[in-house]
Amino acid sequence: MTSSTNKGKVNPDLINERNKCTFNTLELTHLLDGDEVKTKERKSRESFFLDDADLKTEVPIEYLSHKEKYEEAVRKACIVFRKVQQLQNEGKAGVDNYREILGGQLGSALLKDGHPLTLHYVMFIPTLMGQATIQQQAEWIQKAWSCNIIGTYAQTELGHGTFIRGLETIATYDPKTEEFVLDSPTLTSYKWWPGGLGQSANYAIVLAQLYTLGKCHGIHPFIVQLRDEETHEPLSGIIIGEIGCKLGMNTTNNGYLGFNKVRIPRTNMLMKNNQVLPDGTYVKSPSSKLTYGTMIFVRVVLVQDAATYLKKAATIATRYSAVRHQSQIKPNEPEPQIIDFVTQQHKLFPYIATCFAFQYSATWLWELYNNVTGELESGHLDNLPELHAASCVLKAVSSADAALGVETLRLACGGHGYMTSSNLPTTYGLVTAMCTYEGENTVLLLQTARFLIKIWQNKTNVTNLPTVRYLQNSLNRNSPFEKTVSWIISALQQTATGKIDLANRHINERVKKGEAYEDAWNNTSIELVAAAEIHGRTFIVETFFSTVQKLRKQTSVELGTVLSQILELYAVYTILRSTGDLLRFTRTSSQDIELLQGWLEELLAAIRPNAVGLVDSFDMRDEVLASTLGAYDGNVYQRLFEEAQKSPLNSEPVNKSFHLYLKPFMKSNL
Ligand SMILES: CCCCCCCCCCCCCC(=O)SCCNC(=O)CCNC(=O)[C@H](O)C(C)(C)COP(=O)(O)OP(=O)(O)OC[C@H]1O[C@@H](n2cnc3c(N)ncnc32)[C@H](O)[C@@H]1OP(=O)(O)O
Ligand SMILES: Cc1cc2nc3c(=O)[nH]c(=O)nc-3n(C[C@H](O)[C@H](O)[C@H](O)COP(=O)(O)OP(=O)(O)OC[C@H]3O[C@@H](n4cnc5c(N)ncnc54)[C@H](O)[C@@H]3O)c2cc1C
Repeated sequence: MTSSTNKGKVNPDLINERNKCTFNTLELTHLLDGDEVKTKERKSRESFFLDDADLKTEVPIEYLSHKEKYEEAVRKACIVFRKVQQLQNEGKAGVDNYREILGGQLGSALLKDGHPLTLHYVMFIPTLMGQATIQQQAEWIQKAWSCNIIGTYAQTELGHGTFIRGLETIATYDPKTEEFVLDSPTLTSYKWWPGGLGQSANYAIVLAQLYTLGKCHGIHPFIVQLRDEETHEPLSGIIIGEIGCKLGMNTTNNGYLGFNKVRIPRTNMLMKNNQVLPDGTYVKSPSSKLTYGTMIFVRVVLVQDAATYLKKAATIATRYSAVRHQSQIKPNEPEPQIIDFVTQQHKLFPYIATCFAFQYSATWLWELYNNVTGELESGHLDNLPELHAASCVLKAVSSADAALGVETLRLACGGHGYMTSSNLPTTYGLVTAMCTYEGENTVLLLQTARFLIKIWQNKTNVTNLPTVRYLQNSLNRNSPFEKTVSWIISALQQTATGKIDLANRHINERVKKGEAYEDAWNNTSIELVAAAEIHGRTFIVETFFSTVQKLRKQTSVELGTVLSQILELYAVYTILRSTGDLLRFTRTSSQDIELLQGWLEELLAAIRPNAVGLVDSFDMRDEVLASTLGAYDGNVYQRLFEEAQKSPLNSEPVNKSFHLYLKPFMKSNL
């Protein structure tokens, strides 16, 4: 394993752990990357960025002011983008690689607290590609790819983020001049949140209510110039700025934006789906939801990003748990490695397994996305609802579990996990944001629930819908407990079906009592969210299972065994999270729950010798981990001490506040 970039002496506990490992970690690294060639390519991309001296920051960014952090982030962001262009030109980076370059792997190593230009690649260009006509693409795409213009995606407003039909920004068509007039009629209509909007972007895709010939047609995307291309001064009628400090992502330059009667040409409305003709006639697309396409794309890629952040936190906490000694298990024995406490294993190992589970679901979802968008291009919309429902639930479950996972793994590192230098607090700030952006998680779960209930009510034929196929026959499955993942999947499916059926019954009962359907929906929404959540978790276990079945045909026996163990652990852990529901919706007995608990404990013990090997296989360079606790060599205490020396407070023996305040205060108390 060559993860280490710090060639210090490796901590003996980690040497010992690595010697104990029963499988070849490199084999697993290749499997996770795809194959050996892909590992090499990834490593070469990592070196290309991480070995560049210009991309290093001397002072830890935490010690910089808000303004300095931003300026340093833009400096680096430009170098990163230039390098991305170089890779593109050499054919060494495609769309897939952006996830790594901008997301939790390389992205968070290069710009620890967020990239001010991410939205350009993640939403501005994808919206042009998905929603602009061929002519519009000819005008804008090249400029955007070559970064002659920098864009963002301005949808959310001060007053509305979730309910996008309620957005208040107005674009009124003026047939006399063949222009749209953009206006922000209220304070709540100001755009609020778009990444890079504050001081970085000079263009934006703006979502606004379209009015033509006196009629409102709902929200539509417009490409709008915000700043002069030379001076970067805001254009006339554009009110723009940054929204201020946040829990995390403090270098993403989230901004606000208001319009005071700003005129843009008719051709700046993105018209691949809907059109406004020169005389103001509105031409409608086959589905109003095609405007929401960029959001689907981002939800899809976020599932992989959630897995990546979790890998990072799992690597840090597992290595730390192997070198940290504390307390005693038996009197008079040496202090054990904290990883030997079973409660500690319970904090770490299920999240190691979750990294695999999310990665496999992310791969599945990416394929579905590519297939369905291909179909949309040829006018087939049939599979869009399933893609929407699957991307909503997988984004919601993966971001929620990754956030909980990072926090659990931080707690697993005790006091040192609270240090910024562990990189766990910053990682949490990045991951918890995912639960809100690109669709707040509860709202997304309700979207999936809407799909599930519709299928259930209409008795839709589900044979061609992979995520819901199980609904056909799982309500009455009552197979007795078996110690297999297949049994767990079947029990989870039965539970999910039971919960969907119950929520549906409660809606119907409420409607029968006279409630409007919408009120009945709202009053049943706690159950609906829970049903969608278990449906999502069931699908993740199922996908993990089918992936491991396929992979085992190509792996060594040793690796195959470990993959099966982590699959089992993820499955058992997941079902034990729903013990109450299992007892309600299946024939599982409390005795079976005891058996599941015993199985969980067996698996923790089986995985224990391979825990460090598993996280080593994630092959995260020390620069990616950026953590005093997680480095390959395990020299935790030296690193903590060295990092503390970087505090500006340690640059002088006596701080001036002593003379100014402390001393007068102390003396006056004499
Ligand atoms: C490369 C990457 C690296 C990683 C770096 C990452 C950094 C990322 C940085 C990112 C920074 C963050 C950037 C940001 O944050 S950008 C801002 C993101 N904002 C949001 O995500 C807003 C969330 N809200 C919505 O999406 C909608 O308003 C919802 C969906 C809630 C309701 O909407 P609406 O009120 O209109 O709908 P309805 O409820 O009446 O339902 C009506 C029908 O429509 C169907 N429907 C709804 N939606 C879709 C859809 N999408 N495709 C297909 N169909 C859809 C629905 O099933 C229903 O169908 P039916 O039942 O009638 O048949
Ligand atoms: C870090 C970050 C970056 C962002 N970047 C961008 C960007 O680049 N571009 C952009 O346009 N936007 C961006 N956003 C905005 C983001 O997409 C929204 O914040 C998000 O969609 C949630 O909307 P909201 O803030 O209006 O929350 P709200 O909808 O007000 O949510 C508040 C609460 O109300 C509940 N709620 C709302 N509606 C319902 C409902 N129908 N049923 C049940 N409960 C409901 C929610 O569950 C939640 O508990 C960003 C946000 C963050 C945090």
